[in-house]
Amino acid sequence: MKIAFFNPQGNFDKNDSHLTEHPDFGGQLIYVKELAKAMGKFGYKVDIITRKMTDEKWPEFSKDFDYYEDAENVRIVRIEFGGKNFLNKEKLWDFLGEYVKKIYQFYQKERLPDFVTTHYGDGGISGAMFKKLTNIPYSFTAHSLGAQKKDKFKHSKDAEKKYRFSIRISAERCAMKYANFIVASTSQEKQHQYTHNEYLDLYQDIKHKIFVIPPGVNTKIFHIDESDEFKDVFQNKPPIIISSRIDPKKNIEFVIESFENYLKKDYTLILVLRKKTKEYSGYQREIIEKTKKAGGKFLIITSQEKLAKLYNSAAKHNGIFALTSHYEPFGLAIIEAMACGLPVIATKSGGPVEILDNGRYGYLVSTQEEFRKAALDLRKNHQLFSKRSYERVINKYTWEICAKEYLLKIHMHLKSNKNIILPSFFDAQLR
Ligand SMILES: O=c1ccn([C@@H]2O[C@H](COP(=O)(O)OP(=O)(O)O[C@H]3O[C@H](CO)[C@@H](O)[C@H](O)[C@H]3O)[C@@H](O)[C@H]2O)c(=O)[nH]1
Ligand SMILES: O=P(O)(O)OC[C@H]1O[C@](O)(CO)[C@@H](O)[C@@H]1O
Repeated sequence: MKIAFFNPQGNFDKNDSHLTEHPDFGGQLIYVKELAKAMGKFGYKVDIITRKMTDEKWPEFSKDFDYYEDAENVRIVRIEFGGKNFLNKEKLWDFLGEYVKKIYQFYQKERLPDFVTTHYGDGGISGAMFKKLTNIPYSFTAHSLGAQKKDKFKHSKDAEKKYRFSIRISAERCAMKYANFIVASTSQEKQHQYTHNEYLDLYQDIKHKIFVIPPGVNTKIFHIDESDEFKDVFQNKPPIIISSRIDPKKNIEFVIESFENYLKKDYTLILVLRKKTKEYSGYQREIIEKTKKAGGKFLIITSQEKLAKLYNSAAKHNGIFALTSHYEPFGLAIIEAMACGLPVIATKSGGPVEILDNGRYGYLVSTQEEFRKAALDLRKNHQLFSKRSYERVINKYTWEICAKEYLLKIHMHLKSNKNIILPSFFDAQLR
């Protein structure tokens, strides 16, 4: 069986190039890569279909095909659409019809896929357009829905212009409506994110096909080992580690301010970067300046392997992993840190609530005072939470379990035909 993954934004290569250096290069790419590789290991042929660009700033993504060294059944297929230069995901909406038509042309030279998994609103609407052309079934995995982000930015005047929420939400709604099934990472996502006012009218018709399939963690990369490479960086104080895309929705300011106001004396704050501080600009630059002002430190870490070493080292020095996003649909970074035995303080919204099981496996906070208390409690019970964190992940979050669940649902949803009515913005692109 051949399965295609539609993931027009970000990009893929064997080195996870640019991961977290740009808002479009984050957990979704890890999720797609790891799920595709896990399906490949079960003998399925998998095509990850993304965007081809000929842009000197993004040289890794100019080839038509690319591969991962340890996954012979997985192929990265790059389709040129929307011109040759890199485009932010917000600019891709206008060119998804071209993406879909070229995928259809691409497969004229070989067998069409039996099933398509689609990722984020842009992948989802592309799956609906492709199903209109071919009647090939697809699943939709949101990774992040526009409605929750729109709520967080409702006071910022240029949010609609910058993030194009109306187009994005119309695409998400169409993707949900015509998907053969929908994958949510947590039951919280199913019950709270899909019942947002922007989607609630659809919910009665789609709730039966929303399946909760938690993502996994690559335990070959993230696991407990004896390494303690970073102890000198911590200066004999427990480290608070921030390691995420530097994006406003991650609310990194909250951790910096909690540290500055309450924990500066007894802890070391570490912001993980992917490149030198001077190479950052805009919002990312602001966060770097705030971290500097608070007396935080920086570590340039360019691989998940090295990130796992940091987490192992931090876990040996009463460290904490902090992710206090305004909204976190799931949070792969949380289960990765936990797999290394590094306890977590996370936001009380979204995926972390379920991952930490309301505080049983880590701390959920929404105020700086709660953050302070959680840090001090963790210091007292660090060993207990380190063990609990590890066990929680190993028993519940692996890519093998995730892939098996997807494949089971795919085999149950191979037949479908439905008269698809696309939003006019996208319907016009297919003509
Ligand atoms: O310096 C860093 C920081 C992060 N990462 C990786 O980047 C990924 C971050 O993923 P995640 O923590 O899930 O955050 P997002 O990038 O925001 O991912 C989006 O998509 C994910 C997959 O669906 C969801 O888990 C998130 O909630 C959603 O916001 C992880 O694999 C990290 O290992 C690095 O490699 N280096
Ligand atoms: O912040 P947004 O637009 O909701 O999207 C979340 C972003 O994080 C990612 O995981 C980055 O890979 C993508 O899903 C997306 O670009």
